[in-house]
Amino acid sequence: RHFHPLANVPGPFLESLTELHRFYYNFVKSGTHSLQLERYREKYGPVIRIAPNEVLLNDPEHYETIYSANTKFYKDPTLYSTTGPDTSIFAMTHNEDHRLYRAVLNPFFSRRSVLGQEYIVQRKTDKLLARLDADSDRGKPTEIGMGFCAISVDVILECSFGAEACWNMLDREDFGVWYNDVIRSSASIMWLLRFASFLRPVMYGMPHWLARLVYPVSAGIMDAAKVITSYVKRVVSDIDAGLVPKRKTIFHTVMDPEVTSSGDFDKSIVTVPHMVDEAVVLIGAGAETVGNAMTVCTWRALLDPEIYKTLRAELVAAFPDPTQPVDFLTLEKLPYLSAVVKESLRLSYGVMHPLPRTVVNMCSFLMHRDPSLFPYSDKFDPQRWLNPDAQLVAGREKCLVPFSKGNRSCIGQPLAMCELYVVLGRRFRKSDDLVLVDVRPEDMLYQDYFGAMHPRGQVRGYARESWAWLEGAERQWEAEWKARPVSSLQVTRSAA
Ligand code: HEM
Repeated sequence: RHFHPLANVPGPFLESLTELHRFYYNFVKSGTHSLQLERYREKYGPVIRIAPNEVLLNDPEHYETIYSANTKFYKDPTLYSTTGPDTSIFAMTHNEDHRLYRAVLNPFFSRRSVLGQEYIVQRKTDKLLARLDADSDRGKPTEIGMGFCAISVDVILECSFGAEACWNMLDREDFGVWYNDVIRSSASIMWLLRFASFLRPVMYGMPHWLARLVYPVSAGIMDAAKVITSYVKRVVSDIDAGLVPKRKTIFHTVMDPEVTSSGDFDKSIVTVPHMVDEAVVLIGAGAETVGNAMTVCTWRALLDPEIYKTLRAELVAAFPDPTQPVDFLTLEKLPYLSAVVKESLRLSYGVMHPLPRTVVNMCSFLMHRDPSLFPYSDKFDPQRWLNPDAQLVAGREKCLVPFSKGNRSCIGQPLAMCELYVVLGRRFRKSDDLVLVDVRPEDMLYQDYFGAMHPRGQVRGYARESWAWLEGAERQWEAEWKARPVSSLQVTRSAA
């Protein structure tokens, strides 16, 4: 231990010897290691040894060096080989390969491209708002937290493959909650595989029938990949048959040989397996992240009448006629709404887990809760971003990293921002009668499942029914939904 290159880095003794501690808190105690990290920061300061070969940094100055466009640091394979398909831009570890792959998708996630897709976000928002009204008319609370996750999944599916392939989570009574369970459970497997890497070939090599028996969720993930493979293959056959969809989707464009041959990227990497990997990641990456930010906003605004009132007043002034379209370009210029969105991203963290770049990690959970920049950091306070002290606000902006930064920052950021502004702006413009129903503060805590997830009761059996309704999935054994406690934000419109 004394001769290790990190021997002089302060940190708890046990963590310098073994990863057992992290495994225990994340796998056994449901993603709670981040709370330990916060304690370590108080005790050891800004540089901490958090595992035998890992250091956690907390100084925002370091962020722009480690997470930069031309960084030499690359994603740590011990974690990222467990997070998703190897040839997706998300899991790829080497920066040089990643650059080639990201170039394929970049054009579809530019701001310009997202503005062209705003109509999809608006249409899905119509559905969510109509559902809220319909539930309230029936005297039934709406699981709006789940609805917020559902909207993001529906939007990216429609952008990726077209309306026919959209899972229409928003139309389902439970907003397709099983999908969040699949993501959560696969993240839980990640904690296991990160610690016990020898299990990886066993888990990934298991035949489908055995996976169903041993761990139903892994069968659910396999079914997801199968369904998505069928979408990608359909795109190829559409292109071969000369069928052009009314509106070109991401994958209809990227797989079109004419585009591929003229594109500014290596066309040999546009293959069916690679495109399946990218689609799996795109569909998974937006759900909880976007959903959590909307949930935090709605929960906190409904808890604090002053925030609700100020937000609504700004929206009514910007859109005085209730029938006029509430558009993203106008919404994003509103200062109070923008401060609310920032506070929502700050307290939903994006990816809660430290983002390991070989030996170094930095973590939005700690940066967003830095007491020197965000006093009473748990308080949802939009005024933090409207403070007249420009230097103070600039320091806070530097510490706000929900999308990370640099070459591996979130490709979906422009789309996510459009979703956040449109859904929240339209909902809070609509009426001032939204109220919370039976929300316990403990339901709104976050656990670290790489992304941030709300606590849940033990979940069983969902993968058996989850994909049965999707074309391309194998028939599942049974379609029984098992009742279980769900922590989600419930709201309704007050009768008054
Ligand atoms: C509020 C919403 C979102 C937040 C806070 C967020 C946050 C993040 C963060 C922190 C990363 C870096 C992860 C790492 O370094 O391991 C990331 C990467 C990524 N995100 Fe997001 N995300 C959001 C929404 C979305 C959406 C809507 C999509 C897809 C449409 C998406 C797709 C991706 C992809 C593909 C990557 C990998 C990028 C790469 O390595 O090149 N995200 N996101």
